[in-house]
Amino acid sequence: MSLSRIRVLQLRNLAEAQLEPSPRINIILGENGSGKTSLLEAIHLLGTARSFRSTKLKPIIQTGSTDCVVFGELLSQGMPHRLGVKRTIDGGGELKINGIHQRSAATLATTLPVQLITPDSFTLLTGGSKPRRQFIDWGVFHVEHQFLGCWRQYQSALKQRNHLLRHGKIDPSQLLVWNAELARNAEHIDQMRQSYFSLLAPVVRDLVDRFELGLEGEHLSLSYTRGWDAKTPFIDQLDQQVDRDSKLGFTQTGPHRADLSVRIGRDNAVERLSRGQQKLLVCALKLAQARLFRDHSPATNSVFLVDDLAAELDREHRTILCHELVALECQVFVTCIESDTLEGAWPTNAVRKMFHVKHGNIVELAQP
Ligand SMILES: Nc1ncnc2c1ncn2[C@@H]1O[C@H](COP(=O)(O)OP(=O)(O)OP(=O)(O)O)[C@@H](O)[C@H]1O
Repeated sequence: MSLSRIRVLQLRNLAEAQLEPSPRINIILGENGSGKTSLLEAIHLLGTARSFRSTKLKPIIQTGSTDCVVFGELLSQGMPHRLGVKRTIDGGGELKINGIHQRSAATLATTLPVQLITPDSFTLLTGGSKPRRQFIDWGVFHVEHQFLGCWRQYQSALKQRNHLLRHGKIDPSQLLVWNAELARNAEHIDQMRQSYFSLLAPVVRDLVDRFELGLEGEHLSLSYTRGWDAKTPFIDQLDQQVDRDSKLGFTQTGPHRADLSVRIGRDNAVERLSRGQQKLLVCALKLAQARLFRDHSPATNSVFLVDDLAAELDREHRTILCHELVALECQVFVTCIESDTLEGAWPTNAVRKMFHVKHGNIVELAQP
């Protein structure tokens, strides 16, 4: 699966831009502020209906416009698909696949599964647990069809339970209903995450070895914590913690508190790794997900968006990363300020196109 045509209207400085990318490697070159990241943002919008730089829509819509639009044509199993995302300044918009309105972005995500690596991606390791849960859930969502429904039911029950906890006298029979609903979905979510994690961890370790992180023989280990005490059934824990939960006004444990941790020897990996090593570790996590997804759905495959691939990486590690991206046989968009930064980093037979961005205009360059 790959995008064969992209058209962007009124997104940041991309007033009207289009390109016909390579099904494999696409190198997007341009000076600071030319519009490279905005192009990646447009592709991300097409796959998720969201920006990765702003939770608000106003900053991404071109100044003076009231909406931005991204169209994409993609080939999946030889069949063409047309995707369209329009976002308006008031928070609304339209999502379409083959001309048909989509009620949720989930169908975009299954049609165009995007993986993102930016210079800020180290925050996956250094920040709070939410992005790590989202990371693992991206993987589970793409391989377990029941996950999304289960997660939505859990979220809805959690909202109801928290509402009950916050507002006045608790009706025990109602609480029982929400506890049962939460527990049923929590166990299922946890099972799906656990089995996904058991497949993911060895692939991450393999990639970390290939990335030559320089751990000097120390063992890198990944662990998943489910978000509640593993020794007690979740339903019993919910019953036991009612008083504490109502004092705080929310449910303190559950799969919404799950986390992923990476350790080197006994230490949290973040405390031991340089910024460049952290970037490589994040790349290993994302590439591992893409590998599992490719093995699960070879016809779909991920689209990788790598903003400023060279940032923080020396030539040797850039080369290893480029080779691993090519080995995935998926479509890749990488941005770079100067062309010579990635010269020699790609395998010589890698299929690739280069584009130059200037003041929001995108032009294809002659084949490298
Ligand atoms: N809402 C907007 N309307 C118009 N222009 C915008 C808007 N938001 C940002 N811009 C401009 O769009 C341009 C493109 O920004 P972008 O982040 O894509 O650049 P870039 O090529 O990735 O740069 P760098 O290499 O510095 O990261 C910038 O000049 C920015 O000032």
